[in-house]
Amino acid sequence: MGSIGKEELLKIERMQMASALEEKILVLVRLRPLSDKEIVANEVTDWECINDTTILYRNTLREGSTFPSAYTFDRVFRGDNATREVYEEGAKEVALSVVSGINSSIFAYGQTSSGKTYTMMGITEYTVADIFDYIHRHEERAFVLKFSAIEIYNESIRDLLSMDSSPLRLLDDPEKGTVVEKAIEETLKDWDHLKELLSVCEAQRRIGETTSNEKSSRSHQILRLTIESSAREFLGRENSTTLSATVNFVDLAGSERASQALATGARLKEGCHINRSLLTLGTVIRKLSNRRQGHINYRDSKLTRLLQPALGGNARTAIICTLSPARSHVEQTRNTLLFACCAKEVTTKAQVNVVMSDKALVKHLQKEVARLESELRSPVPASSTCDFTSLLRQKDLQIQKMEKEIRELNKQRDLAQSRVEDLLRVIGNYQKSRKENGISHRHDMQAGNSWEDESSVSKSSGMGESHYLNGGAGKFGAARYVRDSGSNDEEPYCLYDTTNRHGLSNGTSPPMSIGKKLVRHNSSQSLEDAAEEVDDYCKEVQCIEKEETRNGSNFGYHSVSNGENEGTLALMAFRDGATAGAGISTPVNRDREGGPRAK
Ligand SMILES: Nc1ncnc2c1ncn2[C@@H]1O[C@H](COP(=O)(O)OP(=O)(O)OP(=O)(O)O)[C@@H](O)[C@H]1O
Repeated sequence: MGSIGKEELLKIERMQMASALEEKILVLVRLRPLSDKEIVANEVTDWECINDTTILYRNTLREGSTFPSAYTFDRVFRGDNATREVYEEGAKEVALSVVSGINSSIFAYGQTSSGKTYTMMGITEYTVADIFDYIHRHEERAFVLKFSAIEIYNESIRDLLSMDSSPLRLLDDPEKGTVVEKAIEETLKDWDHLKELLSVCEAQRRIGETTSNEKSSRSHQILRLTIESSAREFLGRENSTTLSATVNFVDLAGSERASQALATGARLKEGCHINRSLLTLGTVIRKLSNRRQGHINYRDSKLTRLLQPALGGNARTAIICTLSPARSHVEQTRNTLLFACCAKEVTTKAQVNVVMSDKALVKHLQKEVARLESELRSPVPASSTCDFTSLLRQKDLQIQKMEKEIRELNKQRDLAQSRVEDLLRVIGNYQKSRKENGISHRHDMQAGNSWEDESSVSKSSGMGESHYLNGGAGKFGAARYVRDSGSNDEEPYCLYDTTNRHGLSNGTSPPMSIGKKLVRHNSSQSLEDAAEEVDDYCKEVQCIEKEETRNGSNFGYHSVSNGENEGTLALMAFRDGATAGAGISTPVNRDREGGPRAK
């Protein structure tokens, strides 16, 4: 591992920013020339590259075809274009991204005998040659090259650098993605070493003779070159950082038509596996090209599992679609072009892969921890503290005020409740005594049954003489009927609290109304009738409203007690602000009554 300087880190960060952009897969098309065998067979070619980007199908006999006749790609290469041109003008830029820490992949896709192996062998060699050249020109950096090679044959993976042909497993690594378990990684020493390893791979790879190709590749081959680089200047230092990326050279097995391949036995089985995995690859590419958000079936084949980063992940990718010009292969060529059309819509998102050394990582994390700790320790700015304190004080005051209000309301509620209870008790006692004594009060009430009379009585006595209902235990006298206001007999009456400590006959006693209307009775109505009405009404008590003062009215007040029921209510009727008489009190405790009557 080497190290990386501050300037270099900045450069890398810029590169990361720049490279972490989406880009479409580069699609190149290469049309090979007719082979000797095809020429002998009088094959003709209907395909023509009309410029650097367009390939045209010229077949006057098939003019009615629904297929398009012109296809445009990033670059198209004619039969007389050398592989060197395909590399230089097409794949090179993508392939050499690896030296800058960006993953890259170069694929060859096409039907059998279309020139995939022919093309990829050249591309691999040119790329590695350029990588070596780059290394020699950048002596300030230390490079490490690792080479590995596998093939997928009949859906099982084999290490091409190993003499052991037993299949290898795929593992899902949380950091690296899908990796081949136990695959050999050779550290490349020099160009000769590479040539040697490539020879081993060629010798190991499954090749079989088919009707189309004497040396047909029967497996998908993936050659992988991993490049790690670090600045020599900082080698061994604590802040060492490394760029690490891989370039894949993928030579796919060629699709073939069983009818054309005339394969049987092992060749037929191989063909089935090849076509199936290529079908999965095609499906993945098609889905990716549609930019669908749904499931992408990478796991349907080992090929797509391994190539997942190159198809839609952290990599730059170039696909070279190789074509046979022969008329007899026109359907296969069209299929390849359709695949190429989908592939050019697929995007990847490559970025620079920076690997930190353990020491650098520890240092980086320590710095981060220190920064967070200082953030926690640093005092809150004075202005914000001040804001918080005043806000808190305001809230406290608000809470205190609300608590006071709650206490006051509770008091009022308790008071009102006790008054209602007293009233109910008085009425209950009155009814009880009336039943017990069997006294008719009609006669007693004659003298004061009119409001006029009641009024005159109260005027004469200041508070008004109480009309005793009963000289004994009658408690009804502890309450008074009080008319709300005005001279209209039809106006509602209110029930007044006679236990009010301020209660005086001057009419300032606060009224306590029960419901909207307490009792309605005219001058001819007897008190007995009125009492019955009170009784009925009390059953319907729904709300109690206490008023502090009542302007324009003189409210009578009597605090009465019969010894057993101190502080019970006196029910009185007032009219026109004067005591309206009809005061009813128990004679026994009359002298204890508050207000003028107590005098
Ligand atoms: N561009 C080209 N120029 C000249 N010859 C070519 C070209 N492309 C391919 N060939 C020749 O065509 C034949 C088949 O090529 P190749 O084996 O590379 O095809 P392939 O697509 O890899 O086939 P398969 O899928 O069966 O492995 C080879 O003999 C190769 O030399």
